[in-house]
Amino acid sequence: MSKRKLSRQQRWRIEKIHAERTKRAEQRDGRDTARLAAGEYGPEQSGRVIAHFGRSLEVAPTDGGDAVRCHLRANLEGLVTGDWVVWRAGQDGSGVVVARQPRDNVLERPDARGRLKPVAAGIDQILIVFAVEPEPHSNLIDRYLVAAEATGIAPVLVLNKVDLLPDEGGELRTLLDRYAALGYPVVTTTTATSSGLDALHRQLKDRTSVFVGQSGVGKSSLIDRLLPNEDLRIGALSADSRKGTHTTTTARLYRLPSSTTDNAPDGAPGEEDSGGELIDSPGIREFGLTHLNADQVADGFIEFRDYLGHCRFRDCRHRAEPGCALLNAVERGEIHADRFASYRHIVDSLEEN
Ligand SMILES: Nc1nc2c(ncn2[C@@H]2O[C@H](COP(=O)(O)OP(=O)(O)OP(=O)(O)O)[C@@H](O)[C@H]2O)c(=O)[nH]1
Ligand SMILES: [Zn+2]
Repeated sequence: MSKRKLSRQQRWRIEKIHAERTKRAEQRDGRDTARLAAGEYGPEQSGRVIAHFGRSLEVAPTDGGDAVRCHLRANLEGLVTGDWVVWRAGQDGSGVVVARQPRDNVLERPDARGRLKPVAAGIDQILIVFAVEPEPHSNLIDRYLVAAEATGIAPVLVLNKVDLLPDEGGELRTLLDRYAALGYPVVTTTTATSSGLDALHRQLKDRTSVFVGQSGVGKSSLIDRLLPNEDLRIGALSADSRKGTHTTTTARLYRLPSSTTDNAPDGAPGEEDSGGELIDSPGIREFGLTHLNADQVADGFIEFRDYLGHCRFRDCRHRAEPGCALLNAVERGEIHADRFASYRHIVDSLEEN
């Protein structure tokens, strides 16, 4: 993108807007400091950000109860959905977030200028959804796996539309077995039958998940079935959230009801809500096809990790170099040739850009 040169007057105007905004934030923060000191806020509590609208957040108290609309202390920029926070309740039913807990991980997406921005945090697993139709290319699955591995969040493969799978499963079954052998959980689903989501419910339980995958694989259908009481169509956000400026990109955390089949009759009371948590937004669903560097790509193929660093040349590019540990492993059948071809393909696509 070409850098636009601003006139002196435009720069002055931008600086003025910025200064006014900072002043307002400082005033608000000053009022908060005074009110906190005057004991107008309750004790510190733990909570989790479930939605984010400009400078205001919705926080779910860890102890249960309804979500609370909170604003932020001035020093707390950059909170995202899924962050664990410390907050205090005000007397009017709203609250103030005073601290962020350390993050285990964060999911980032490039903004309009290509800069990576955090969009969600505290995620336990990335569910990579693909389908019997449109037929998945193993290269695309690998691409998603590499992107997931780069975030440090555990990937799970979800094959949807298994109602369309021929009885013996064919090549797709072989492909799935190969990923399962690498240690990746593989879940098969269909939204066409009532029991088609049992395995998915089990995988989601007690964890925070996101769904990613290509258009048409059935992400919306799966999420609709998991959250039958939510209207998730884009543009059907609540009146409250529509006030925000980031309506289409903001991520929301949903608490998943446990499936009826998972509800054992002897389940302890109060455990009905342990169906897991889902963070979703249109931007998150598209995650995976963002830019990576060549080292991340090699690292993202988990079966390569034992060999990386063992090539004869330190700067080996694993193409035709003698003594390449990866090429030798492919030769010996320890690394599948298709996965190596996929690695090459992804690295080549990076070098083209
Ligand atoms: N046969 C079959 N069709 C399904 C299944 N799940 C979803 N579909 C159909 O697949 C099509 C695409 O489903 P969506 O849920 O819109 O897919 P998506 O991944 O959300 O697609 P985008 O919104 O474009 O990202 C729809 O026509 C669904 O009815 C399934 O389990 N079996
Ligand atoms: Zn090498």
